[in-house]
Amino acid sequence: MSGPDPVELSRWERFLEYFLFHFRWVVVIPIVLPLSIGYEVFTNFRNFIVFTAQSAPKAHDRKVALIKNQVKAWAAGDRTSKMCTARSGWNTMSFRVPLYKDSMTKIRTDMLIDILEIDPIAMTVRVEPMVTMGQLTRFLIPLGYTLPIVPELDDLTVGGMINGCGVESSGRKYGLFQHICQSYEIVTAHGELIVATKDKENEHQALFFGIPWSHGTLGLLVAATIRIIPAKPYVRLTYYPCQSKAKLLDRLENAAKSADNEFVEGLQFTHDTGVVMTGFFADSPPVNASVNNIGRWYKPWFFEHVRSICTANQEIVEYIPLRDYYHRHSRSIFWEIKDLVPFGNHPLFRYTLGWAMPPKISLLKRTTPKSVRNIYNRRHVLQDMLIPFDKASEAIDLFHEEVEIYPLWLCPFNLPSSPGLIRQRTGTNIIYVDIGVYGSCELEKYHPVDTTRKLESFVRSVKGVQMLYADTYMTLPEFWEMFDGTLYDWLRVKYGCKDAFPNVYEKINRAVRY
Ligand SMILES: Cc1cc2nc3c(=O)[nH]c(=O)nc-3n(C[C@H](O)[C@H](O)[C@H](O)COP(=O)(O)OP(=O)(O)OC[C@H]3O[C@@H](n4cnc5c(N)ncnc54)[C@H](O)[C@@H]3O)c2cc1C
Ligand SMILES: NC(=O)C1=CN([C@@H]2O[C@H](COP(=O)(O)OP(=O)(O)OC[C@H]3O[C@@H](n4cnc5c(N)ncnc54)[C@H](OP(=O)(O)O)[C@@H]3O)[C@@H](O)[C@H]2O)C=CC1
Ligand SMILES: CC(C)=CCC[C@@H](C)[C@H]1CC[C@H]2C3=C(CC[C@]12C)[C@@]1(C)CC[C@H](O)C[C@@H]1CC3
Repeated sequence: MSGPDPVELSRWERFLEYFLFHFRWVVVIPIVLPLSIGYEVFTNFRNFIVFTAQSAPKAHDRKVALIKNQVKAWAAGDRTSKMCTARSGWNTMSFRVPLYKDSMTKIRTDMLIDILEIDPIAMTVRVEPMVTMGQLTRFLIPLGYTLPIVPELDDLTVGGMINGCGVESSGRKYGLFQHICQSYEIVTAHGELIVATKDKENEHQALFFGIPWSHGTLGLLVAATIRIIPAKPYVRLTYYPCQSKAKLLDRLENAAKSADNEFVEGLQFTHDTGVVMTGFFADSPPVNASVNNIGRWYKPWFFEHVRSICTANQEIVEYIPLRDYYHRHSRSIFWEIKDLVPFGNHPLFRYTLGWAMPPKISLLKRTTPKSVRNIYNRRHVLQDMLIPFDKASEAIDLFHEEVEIYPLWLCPFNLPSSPGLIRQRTGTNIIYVDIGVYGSCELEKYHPVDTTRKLESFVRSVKGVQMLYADTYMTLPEFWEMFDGTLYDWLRVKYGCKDAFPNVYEKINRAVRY
């Protein structure tokens, strides 16, 4: 099993690591922040021009033809290497850089960055896979629409949400990102364009169920049609502080099961304290209501705001502008930002430089020095485990015992029974909860491989799944115990994927990621 080597470090090396980790802001503030702003300005300007000129729908067919040609050229070749997207590893929204790309034929899909059309009758939006969540909310909300599920980090892409997994606080109502999709346009291993929908009449219906979680191993996604719903300008959010784990989970479960709530999320701050938040869309706030523009640059980090409500132990209601709500964890990259800019929540910093935050995740990834990466490898946990809700209490106890990292992100969602890589074939919907653990583990006994394997083993035992952007140390048989390969294996044969794309395990296991 691969993993970080237990290297003995000299005192000097330890000091250097400590210094680079704790003073990362010396590089982040003067270099990464300005670069992030430049990049943001450039992409927004480009999107504006493309949208104004309405060039995207016309250009799409040309871009697809280009991708088909690349695949056909691969098919006509010696087929000694397999295909993957050419998206550079440091651009992706996971801590790891994929090594498998080095030896594969890279198919350029990076030009697929446009929103193609919006259909207000069918209530759908058709987009290319490199479109980001930030781009979609910026486009849809002013038109009075939104995606039913908006995974919160601005730079997450539609392609990643579909071929990987996307989860958000509206999951109690809509499921995972894959469940709000209506069709996928795929370039197959033979270089043909096909459209897979969930309709029985569609000849590629099975592929529609197979694509989510398949990580680009069944074909190349070139567009997706996704449901949209009407949006209102605010979210009315109620915060319920809870002073015991039992109360927290009880409240979270009831909130997740209540049809009144559009949004349900929990943040757990210690083993016994946390806050459950429930929300629904709202028009303009009533007079005297508390309005909190949490996305503004001078506002405290969202998780710190919630922590203060937990400490005050008082139920409160706030009206939050919709886009601010969706991207509430963006400014603080959940709570990861405190390792990068420790004083970033200080009012002095927020009022002077807060407007420039957050640094772009891809640029942070690009500029992570080796010694800082070593610290992350040894101590940092980035995991999302999707667990049936009735096993959440046990899971939290295990996380507490093994890593004791807080806050924990608790995001309930509905998992319908359907074919595909996730094994949920009970015939009924089940409420799951995503337990997100992001932070440094201070426990002496923590070992990146052994501890993660322990957590993975528990998750398998309760019929849960691990999100695959994270480090996974499962063996191949363990992986197929967690995921369901029946439909997938058949699709790999049917669509000629076996020598065209790697198997999903060959893309996600720890050994192929740096
Ligand atoms: C839509 C679809 C079509 C498939 N077509 C074939 C095929 O033609 N040949 C093949 O070898 N494997 C096919 N498979 C793969 C097949 O599901 C797996 O190979 C596995 O055997 C499924 O067994 P299961 O009992 O677990 O069914 P599940 O995968 O649990 O079935 C889940 C759902 O898919 C539906 N379903 C399953 N198989 C089919 C089917 N053939 N046609 C329509 N709906 C189906 C079921 O009615 C059920 O609603 C298909 C899968 C799906 C989802
Ligand atoms: N709230 C949430 O749900 C969050 C989710 N995440 C995780 O982050 C990841 C998303 O990151 P992101 O940077 O957007 O995506 P990535 O570029 O990391 O893509 C994820 C996988 O999807 C494949 N893929 C992407 N686009 C296509 C395409 N057009 N055709 C075929 N395959 C494709 C990639 O294949 P290839 O390797 O060939 O490029 C890769 O295996 C997801 O896995 C998600 O689970 C992270 C943070 C929050
Ligand atoms: C909500 C879900 C399902 C997942 C959230 C995961 C994120 C918290 C991580 C995904 C990629 C991570 C990276 C970092 C922090 C945590 C994530 C955003 C870094 C910014 C940490 C500092 C490093 O130098 C670069 C990392 C890039 C990836």
